[in-house]
Amino acid sequence: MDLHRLLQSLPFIEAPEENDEIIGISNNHQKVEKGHLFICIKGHSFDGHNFAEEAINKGAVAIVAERPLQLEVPVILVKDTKKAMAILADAFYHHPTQKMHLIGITGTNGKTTTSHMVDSIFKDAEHSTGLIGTINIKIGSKVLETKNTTPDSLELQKVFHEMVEEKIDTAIMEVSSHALVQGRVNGCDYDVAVFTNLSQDHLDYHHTMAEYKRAKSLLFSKLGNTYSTKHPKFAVLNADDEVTELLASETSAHVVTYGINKAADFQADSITYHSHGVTFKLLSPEGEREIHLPLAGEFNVYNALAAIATAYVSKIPFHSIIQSVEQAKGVPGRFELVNGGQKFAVIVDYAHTPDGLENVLRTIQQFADKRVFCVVGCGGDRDPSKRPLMAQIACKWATDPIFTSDNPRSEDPSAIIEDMKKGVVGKRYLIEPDRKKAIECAIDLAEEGDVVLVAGKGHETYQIIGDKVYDFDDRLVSLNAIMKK
Ligand SMILES: CC(=O)N[C@H]1[C@@H](OP(=O)(O)OP(=O)(O)OC[C@H]2O[C@@H](n3ccc(=O)[nH]c3=O)[C@H](O)[C@@H]2O)O[C@H](CO)[C@@H](O)[C@@H]1O[C@H](C)C(=O)N[C@@H](C)C(=O)N[C@H](CCC(=O)O)C(=O)O
Ligand SMILES: Nc1ncnc2c1ncn2[C@@H]1O[C@H](COP(=O)(O)OP(=O)(O)OP(=O)(O)O)[C@@H](O)[C@H]1O
Ligand SMILES: N[C@H](CCC[C@H](N)C(=O)O)C(=O)O
Ligand SMILES: [Mg+2]
Repeated sequence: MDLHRLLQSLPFIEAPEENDEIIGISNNHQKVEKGHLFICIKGHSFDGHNFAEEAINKGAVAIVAERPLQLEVPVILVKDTKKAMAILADAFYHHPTQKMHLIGITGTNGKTTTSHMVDSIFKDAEHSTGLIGTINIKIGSKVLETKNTTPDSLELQKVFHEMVEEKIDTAIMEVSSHALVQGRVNGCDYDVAVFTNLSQDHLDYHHTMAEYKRAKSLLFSKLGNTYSTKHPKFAVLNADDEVTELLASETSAHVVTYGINKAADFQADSITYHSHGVTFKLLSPEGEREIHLPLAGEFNVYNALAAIATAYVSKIPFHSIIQSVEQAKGVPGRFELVNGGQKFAVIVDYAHTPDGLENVLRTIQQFADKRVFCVVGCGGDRDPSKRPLMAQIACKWATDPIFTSDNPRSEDPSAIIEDMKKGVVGKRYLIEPDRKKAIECAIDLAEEGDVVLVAGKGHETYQIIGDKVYDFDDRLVSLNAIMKK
């Protein structure tokens, strides 16, 4: 695409005289190739403006920047390069999300689980789907590794473009609060925006719950206000979460609700819990239906309701939705049972927030009749204020809490554990900073009928200590410990 045509997507920009053919866009100088447009991003660790010259040496033919730069190629000045990048990426890839049904899921917990459920429902109804989230990116059967839950706008629009080429009709994606604030999803033309819940996390980044709430609300306030030709738009909201009122008031989309405690369009009633799942009565616009959900825990009832409502407003036949939900498969690292023939349950779960941890431990309480071991740590370089809360919750619901390391990153693991300890008074717990030893310790101590929960890292196959990434998989470490025993 030529530069002038590309710049038409940015209003109020004066196009330079030169009109080179732009064959790619990059915001990382290392990825620049001949004919690229280089966008300078002032980030949290680096300032991309400092790499503009190197980008030109590698073949960049034009630069987008936030401040004047003396360079031998055209420099296009904008107020916010991150936001401009999203608009340019959308235009460069010919507005891919206008050509598909796009579902965005946000909330503190349950995004990955809900998005996998929605994906299965669409696939079972013969749709071709794309999935973008914490675990990976899927374009039909092709799987791509990813660093972030929500990729930056360049990677995102490239992925959507590939989805269009692969004739994907529906894309389902997790939308993190970081992505909303940083404009990674600007230019995405959502048809359905889904809210799971809001509880404490990421205060290192958003500072206050009010700011965190505002970040989440961006997905809904922008929905239906776009130039989109796709209509109608739906906001699928959790009636039991107090933030829903705000989200409903800020969106111009049709609001559809789901929940358990308050009246909702899709409501679960008469819930019974058993070890292998949950049975409930679904009250819906299609009448009442008994649902057998093969996933444990009240939180999964919420995830299933969100998925049902999302599929329903997307016009998936109701009987097909129900059939699919009743065959829901677990998501890797979410309440994943590790079975090495032992006489006690070992569960690996990605709970890494106070609310997530409490939900999982409460679910375990519903079937555990003996001791509950909880191996738990908190991530370094992440919201420190959740540490004492998570420790407190582990001590409240588990008989035998063991505090350990998660991904300490640049922090001292014992300092993180010290932060956790501040949340506990008068309760016995063990401390073992080495995560492998902590898991082995729980499994060694466990006896018939006990439950061991290994929380926080779920599907992760690594542990980040300092700036090194080591192989580490809670499921494999647990299985080896069971075998050793
Ligand atoms: C704090 C944060 O959100 N950082 C994100 C942000 O990075 P940044 O803009 O600060 O980038 P930077 O590293 O300072 O670099 C600035 C610019 O210089 C360029 N550069 C840099 C170095 C170089 O040698 N050459 C070069 O050109 C970079 O390409 C970039 O354009 O934008 C990047 C691209 O989108 C993200 O990958 C990165 O996520 C980091 C890795 C991260 O850990 N983020 C977490 C907090 C996060 O976003 N998490 C959420 C999930 C949260 C949840 O659980 O809900 C997520 O969506 O993943
Ligand atoms: N609806 C829910 N409400 C509260 N807790 C939940 C819910 N669904 C899942 N959880 C708990 O939170 C953990 C993370 O779930 P999931 O991966 O689906 O959330 P997520 O929002 O994608 O997380 P992340 O922000 O890290 O990507 C699960 O392992 C489970 O313990
Ligand atoms: N998306 C979350 C994942 C946390 C997972 C936990 N294992 C940790 O490393 O803190 C985050 O980046 O905060
Ligand atoms: Mg996720």
